[in-house]
Amino acid sequence: MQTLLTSSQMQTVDAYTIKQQSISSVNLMESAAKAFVKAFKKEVLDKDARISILCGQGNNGGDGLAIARLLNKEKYKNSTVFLINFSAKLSDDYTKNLKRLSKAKIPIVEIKEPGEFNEIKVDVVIDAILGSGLNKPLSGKYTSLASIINGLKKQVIAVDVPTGFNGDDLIPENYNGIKADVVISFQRPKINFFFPESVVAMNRFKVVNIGLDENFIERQQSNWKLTTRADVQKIIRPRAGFSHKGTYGHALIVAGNNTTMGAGLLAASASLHSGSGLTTVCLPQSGLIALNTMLPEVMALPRNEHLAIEAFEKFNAIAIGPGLGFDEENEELLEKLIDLKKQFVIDADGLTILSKREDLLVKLPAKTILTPHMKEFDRLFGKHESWWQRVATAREKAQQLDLIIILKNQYTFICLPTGDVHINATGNPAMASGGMGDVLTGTITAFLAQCYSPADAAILAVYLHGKAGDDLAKESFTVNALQLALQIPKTIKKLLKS
Ligand SMILES: NC(=O)C1=CN([C@@H]2O[C@H](COP(=O)(O)OP(=O)(O)OC[C@H]3O[C@@H](n4cnc5c(N)ncnc54)[C@H](O)[C@@H]3O)[C@@H](O)[C@H]2O)[C@@H](O)CC1
Ligand SMILES: Nc1ncnc2c1ncn2[C@@H]1O[C@H](COP(=O)(O)OP(=O)(O)O)[C@@H](O)[C@H]1O
Repeated sequence: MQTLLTSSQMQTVDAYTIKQQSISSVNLMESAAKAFVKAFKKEVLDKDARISILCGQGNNGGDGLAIARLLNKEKYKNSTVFLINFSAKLSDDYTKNLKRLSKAKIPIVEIKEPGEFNEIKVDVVIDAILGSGLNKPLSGKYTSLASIINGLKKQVIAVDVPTGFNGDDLIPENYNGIKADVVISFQRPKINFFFPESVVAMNRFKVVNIGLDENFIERQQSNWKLTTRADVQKIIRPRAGFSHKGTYGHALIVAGNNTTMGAGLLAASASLHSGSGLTTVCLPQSGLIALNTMLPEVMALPRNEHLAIEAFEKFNAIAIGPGLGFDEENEELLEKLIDLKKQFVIDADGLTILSKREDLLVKLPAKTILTPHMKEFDRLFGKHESWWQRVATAREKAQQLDLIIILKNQYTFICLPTGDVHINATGNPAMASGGMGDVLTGTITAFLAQCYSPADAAILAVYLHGKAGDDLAKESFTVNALQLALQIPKTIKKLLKS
């Protein structure tokens, strides 16, 4: 788990590292510049590229000056430094690096007015104007310069954050800062990188280690956590000697309807492939042939109005919702299943039923897992204007109702009853197709059946689901849901090996 911090917390970490490791701040800046250049070399292979390095007058600008010197050493010979002298305040390390740079033979141009940058011929812009020190919205000359840079339509690589980007608060709709192709950020991604609104400021980001004190970072109070490969490797348990199907639990998937039977089959396939000892799917009679043809390993519990609730007692984890439909019988079934107080996952149509029945929401068993995408979430908890608002509500509801809310997106937010938000960064746009969420539901249910705690089951399943998608996307333009279910055991095996 990586703890994610706000910009002001990161400043404390800078100061602590400087004191504790007896490293001067200018040397820490050098280390940041080196790490940036290492990543930059992978982004810009052409050493003849015309590179403009735009440096503000704070530490972000200081990084830019050090980067210019190091790029020169790396034989990027066509670089020019532009000093963006819009303010009077210079940071000490900026001044030191300006002095160091003067010894290298790099053209330095002073920019006092944004228009002076208009005629520049450039292939790559390095944005080191303002970094995480941003303390008010961008205005005046900075806004004009950002607009000129954006208008160039050239490759823009930002140092730490794009100029004008606030790392840990709502990104305004009228964002007026620089839009970077890639941001090379220091030590930790900014919390905002995971919010869809950040698309106005960047296409993607990379994080480089600059030697800040990791133990100190992890000791900081923060509810924001990023799931790492190492976390998942720690959670997942290998199959044990002498184990048998009874060891790995019995998962039930209540899903599927005449026109959406596939959703139930996909969730059942995911449960089977994610290691539950036994999987049963509760679907309408009309789905039995499909089930028996496609998944002979999975058992059926035909769903009709005569089905007694006792039939559900033997399962140790139950998911309800994928392709279920909204008729009254399903609503009644959901109500009865809630009363069983089992480990529970609610997805898709199950969530829509819940949104009409607030009385059921408060009756959910402790640590029930809800898996809404944005629309399902807003249907449940009201319309939200931004993802910050949405995640704030998810956090609040998870704590208030003792639930685990998996708010799905490219970066999925897992909100726990403790108030922690675990961000998942695996997964990719090749997975953007129907049925993907059904597979996630099946995988979570399988982990619950195997007696992982609900929080671990959620974190593990979301990570593996995305990782399986990443593994498949290496070889394929699109990834479909069934393929993904089949990939999960292979992805787990790879994780356990390495
Ligand atoms: N110890 C170091 O030297 C390190 C430096 N780092 C770099 O330092 C950066 C942060 O540096 P600073 O704290 O000096 O801040 P910045 O370089 O981001 O900002 C410089 C100045 O701009 C002013 N400013 C803020 N918002 C403004 C606005 N909207 N319009 C006009 N002026 C504005 C601030 O008052 C500040 O004095 C990081 O982003 C990173 O690039 C990090 O690499 C960590 C290590
Ligand atoms: N661009 C993407 N990057 C990462 N994950 C994605 C992307 N698009 C979809 N997914 C994942 O696929 C799943 C889609 O869920 P959902 O919308 O409920 O699908 P469906 O209803 O079709 O089953 C989520 O887990 C989501 O995180």
